[in-house]
Amino acid sequence: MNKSPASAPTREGLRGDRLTRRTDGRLILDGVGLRPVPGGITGLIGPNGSGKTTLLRLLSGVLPATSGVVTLDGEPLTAIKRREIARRVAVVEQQADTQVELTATDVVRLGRVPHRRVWAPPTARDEEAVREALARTRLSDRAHQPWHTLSGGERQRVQIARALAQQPGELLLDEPTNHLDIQHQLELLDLLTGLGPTTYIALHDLNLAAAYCDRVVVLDQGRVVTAGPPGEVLTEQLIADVYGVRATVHPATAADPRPYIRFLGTLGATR
Ligand SMILES: Nc1ncnc2c1ncn2[C@@H]1O[C@H](COP(=O)(O)OP(=O)(O)OP(=O)(O)O)[C@@H](O)[C@H]1O
Repeated sequence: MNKSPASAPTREGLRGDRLTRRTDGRLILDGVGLRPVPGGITGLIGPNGSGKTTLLRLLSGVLPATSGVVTLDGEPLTAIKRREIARRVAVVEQQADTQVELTATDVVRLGRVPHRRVWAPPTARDEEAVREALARTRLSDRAHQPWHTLSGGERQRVQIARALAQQPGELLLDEPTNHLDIQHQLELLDLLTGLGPTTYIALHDLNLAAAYCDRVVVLDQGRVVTAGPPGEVLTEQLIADVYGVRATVHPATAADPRPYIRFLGTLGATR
């Protein structure tokens, strides 16, 4: 059968062009451009207040850009229905909380809501997606525990399970390793690797970014300073310029393609 390339679906994922966000007269994001790594992980890194969370909110459509455009598979986000975005884009925020009495499973089930008709009960497929997400985040034995009794790290993993149950094409995570011990940090990032969705992840830990991201975008004061593979971007000079910190970077090798950063101290007044 003759299948013309024009009929092939566009899978560009979430993309940002010249994104600017102004709040109360302050420029928080200034002309940010962002292109995804399809099926891969893009790390958003940068000092506190550099604009990572704001950028993720623009990408999820929660906040409007003051100027510039976010597109999902080539279509402006503003032209796509909220419910459709909810089906395709999953978000794990920094401090997700829930006020009502829910179990871990109830929270994960929320990930299926955009896939269901209003008021329709969960289908067998919904329940399977929930079970699988709990298993992948190693939470099966916490399934019936009330949310408010879970530890900080367990709550974080429940939020990630909710996002996985959503079976999204795009995944946005805001510092998801914050509450996790080292084992669960590594497990989470291993899980995200090769998961399927095109992922943007805000991360503070530069070594985790170096180890797990296909590409990193460095933000400083609302602007993109540089972007590219971690081995090219995370240099001693960049860390000095952006973070004001002295570091040695052990470069990537053929045997280990991940650069390793050792922090030596702040540059302080000598910067
Ligand atoms: N609603 C708002 N009103 C005023 N300023 C805001 C608002 N939201 C964010 N900002 C400011 O915008 C800047 C960027 O904030 P943002 O949370 O995006 O940074 P971040 O890189 O995620 O920071 P962190 O690493 O500390 O989480 C900060 O200086 C913040 O104070």
